[in-house]
Amino acid sequence: MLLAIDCGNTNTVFSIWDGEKFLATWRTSTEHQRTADQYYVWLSTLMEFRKIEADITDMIISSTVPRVVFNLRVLADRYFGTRPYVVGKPDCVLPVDVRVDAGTQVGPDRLVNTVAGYDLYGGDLIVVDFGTATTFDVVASDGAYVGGVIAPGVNLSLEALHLAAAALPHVDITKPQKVVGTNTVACMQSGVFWGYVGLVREICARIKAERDVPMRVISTGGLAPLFQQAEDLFDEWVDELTMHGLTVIHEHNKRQEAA
Ligand SMILES: Nc1ncnc2c1ncn2[C@@H]1O[C@H](COP(=O)(O)OP(=O)(O)O)[C@@H](O)[C@H]1O
Ligand SMILES: CC(C)(COP(=O)(O)O)[C@@H](O)C(=O)NCCC(=O)O
Ligand SMILES: [K+]
Repeated sequence: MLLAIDCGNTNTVFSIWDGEKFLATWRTSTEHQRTADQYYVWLSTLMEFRKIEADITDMIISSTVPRVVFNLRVLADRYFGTRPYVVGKPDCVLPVDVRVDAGTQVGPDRLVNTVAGYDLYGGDLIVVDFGTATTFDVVASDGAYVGGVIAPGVNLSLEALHLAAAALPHVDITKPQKVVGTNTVACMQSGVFWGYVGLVREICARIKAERDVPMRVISTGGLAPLFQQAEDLFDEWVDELTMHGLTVIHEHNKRQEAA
């Protein structure tokens, strides 16, 4: 069985894939200090609790935080006796092209989202991932990653207001009832929520105009459900898009090795 790990700047998600379906998915905060032993205690406890007897033989990792990969490699070696595929490393082959400026290191999560989007919906896509940052990944008709947009994340924007202005509190994002806020929290939520709706709409419209082809817009990431409530911004919402992409890339590499 496959242990797929998607490590973002805020959260790390672990999923167990039996070849057809995910048996379980667990989240922990991303901390590069966490050791292989700590990961294993956490993971095995959860597996026991859910009565999952998975024989993990394979592992694949996508990490936007390079420093966590070392301990995850140790986890693979010490507890599962396997060598993980790490997206973005030369020995992990992608089933799609990456057409960007020479020397550019594209975030592995964006490459995985591209693969997942193409697998589910075919080409000519915009994948919007509401993570720590909000990323827009542009997928060409042949499935290639051809670039995109990086915007500050929703919570990052709220946190920046709080950090920079003495009178602005820490606020959690929700969809405000009205645009005109009548208290500080409502004003901040309105600025970020409706500002984001505008940002997403404008960027998608400009990408479509620039590429001059009809494109489907897919949303994913921790805060995607919030923006599903907004307006007709997206054609599809896929909860675990990155996880799906990891299984596709794993399968692709296994097939390459067998050939
Ligand atoms: N269900 C949720 N409700 C509210 N906020 C969430 C939820 N899930 C994630 N978040 C927040 O959304 C942001 C992005 O989360 P996530 O997609 O896990 O980021 P990353 O992939 O960059 O680690 C974070 O600030 C996180 O705290
Ligand atoms: C843009 C990101 C920070 C998004 O990461 P996330 O929000 O998922 O933690 C990550 O994809 C990254 O570090 N990218 C490298 C630069 C690039 O993709 O062009
Ligand atoms: K992410």
